[in-house]
Amino acid sequence: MIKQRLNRISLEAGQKHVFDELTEAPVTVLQIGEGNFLRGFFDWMIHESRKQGLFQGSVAVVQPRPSGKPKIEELAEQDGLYTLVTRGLENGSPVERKQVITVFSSAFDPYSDWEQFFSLAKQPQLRFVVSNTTEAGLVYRQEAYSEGKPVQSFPGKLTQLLYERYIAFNGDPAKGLICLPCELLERNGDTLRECVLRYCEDWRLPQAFRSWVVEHNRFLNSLVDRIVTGYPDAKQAEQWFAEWGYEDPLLTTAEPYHLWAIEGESELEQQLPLASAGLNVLWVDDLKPFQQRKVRILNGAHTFMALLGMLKGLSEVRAAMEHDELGVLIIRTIESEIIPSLPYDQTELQTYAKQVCERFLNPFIQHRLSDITMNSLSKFQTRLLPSLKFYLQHNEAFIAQKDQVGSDGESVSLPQGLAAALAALLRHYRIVKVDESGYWGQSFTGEQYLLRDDRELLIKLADIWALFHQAERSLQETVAVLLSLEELWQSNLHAAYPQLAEQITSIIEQWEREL
Ligand SMILES: NC(=O)c1ccc[n+]([C@@H]2O[C@H](COP(=O)([O-])OP(=O)(O)OC[C@H]3O[C@@H](n4cnc5c(N)ncnc54)[C@H](O)[C@@H]3O)[C@@H](O)[C@H]2O)c1
Ligand SMILES: O=P(O)(O)OC[C@@H](O)[C@@H](O)[C@H](O)[C@H](O)CO
Repeated sequence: MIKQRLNRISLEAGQKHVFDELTEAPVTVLQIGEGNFLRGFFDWMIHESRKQGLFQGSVAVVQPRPSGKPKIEELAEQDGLYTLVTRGLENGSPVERKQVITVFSSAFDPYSDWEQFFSLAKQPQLRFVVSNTTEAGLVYRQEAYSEGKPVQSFPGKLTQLLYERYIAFNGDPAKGLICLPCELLERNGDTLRECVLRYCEDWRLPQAFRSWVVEHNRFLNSLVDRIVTGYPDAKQAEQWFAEWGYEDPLLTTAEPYHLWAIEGESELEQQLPLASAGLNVLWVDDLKPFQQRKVRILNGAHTFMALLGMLKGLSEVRAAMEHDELGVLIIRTIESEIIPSLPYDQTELQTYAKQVCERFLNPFIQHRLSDITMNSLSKFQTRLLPSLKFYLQHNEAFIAQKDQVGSDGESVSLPQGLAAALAALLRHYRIVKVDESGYWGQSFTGEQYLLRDDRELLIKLADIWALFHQAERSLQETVAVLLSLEELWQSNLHAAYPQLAEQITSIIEQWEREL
């Protein structure tokens, strides 16, 4: 229950009744993940819908894993309240809106309060499970079932919760849940269902439970889109806190733009009234076009500019977009390389891309490139590699066709922008130092930055680059080794396209010369 500790966060005038209602509202949503994104996206949507009297429930939020900073404790200490500032251009005019979001009726750590977690399973009005545990969290991880104790993984915990619910309600078909994972994975709902079913098998749970999961629970695929930049820089935070008369360590910031495309029938809107609250929530038959255009255009461009931008000593998205060469390169890559690789209406894609670039240029939001570069090794695989492979395969087919009429000796290459993106990834992960803090890369301007990525991959990359630093391998040989790492490209790029190493090496060498 929400504790009456409103001294840390003062409610805006007129909002008190919303808060009072919340303390009485049944928990209809379990949220797994307390991060910035869900608080700046899903919880804000629920808040808007509640404000209009459309959504009557409340949200119970838990952290998804035992480690990490105890943000959930801070949230509980703040009675589940936090501030969201939405700022940017809306229909061409600048807006800056501050809201205290009131949707959480409880915030707790399931690892120290497992009974409370189980008690949610027995809550008849619970209807939705929403999650965002990053791509790293929505995975199957083999682990033993533990009676009365939470397992580590998010899908494992969800299976435990569903099993408790199945038992509590004797397999009542009406008590199945609707799961809405928000992780940026293609077909995230299908992935979650597969993980749950694997746990059913691993843990030898009754067949009748498995059937109940399949027949009476939904795992919806969805795509989220909103730039949520979290806590602002210290100067901005101080200015706001002085203005508001309170400090909020859980303050988060977001752009006005938002889209949630959910693959499901529009009747579900009755249970989750978000579109009816005026929010840009679309119930769609096929999510693929929404997914591909967003991940390849927006996230692809983000990953590219973050990798190359940091190498050039830049720190924010807007600075990268306003940079003479980089800004032009990003726009050209989206328009002439990424969009043509997508099998959808090209004019619509160009319009979407224009909107995305305007969002990147949002003068009111500070989006740190270093945040975007986190886990770039896996992000590259979903966000840029498909566009890149499109060209490699098409060039190959084109050359093969010409070979049949007697032309040979041509090499398969990448268009300029995507080649630069690949070169930037490899150069960004040129590990120059390893210490107790981790693995360090170094920009063209000599600044060192900590690489945040899969540890096993970093160990491997450090070993590869060590031979280059010891002058035992040339740059091109190093690039060739990197291009043959199947775990990075889902295939051996060097074996398939031996000429690629030369193209990538010459880009990196040119950047180094331009220093
Ligand atoms: N911030 C945005 O603009 C934005 C927009 C769309 C999608 N997203 C998605 O949100 C994710 C980042 O979330 P955020 O911005 O809220 O960051 P955040 O750091 O505030 O929150 C990350 C959340 O994921 C959990 N998490 C991290 N690694 C995990 C793991 N291995 N297993 C289980 N849980 C794990 C954390 O505990 C936390 O709850 C990204 O994966 C991104 O795809 C973010
Ligand atoms: O959040 P990440 O780290 O997965 O990716 C960084 C950005 O590309 C991402 O957060 C976008 O801002 C977001 O996907 C916009 O909807």
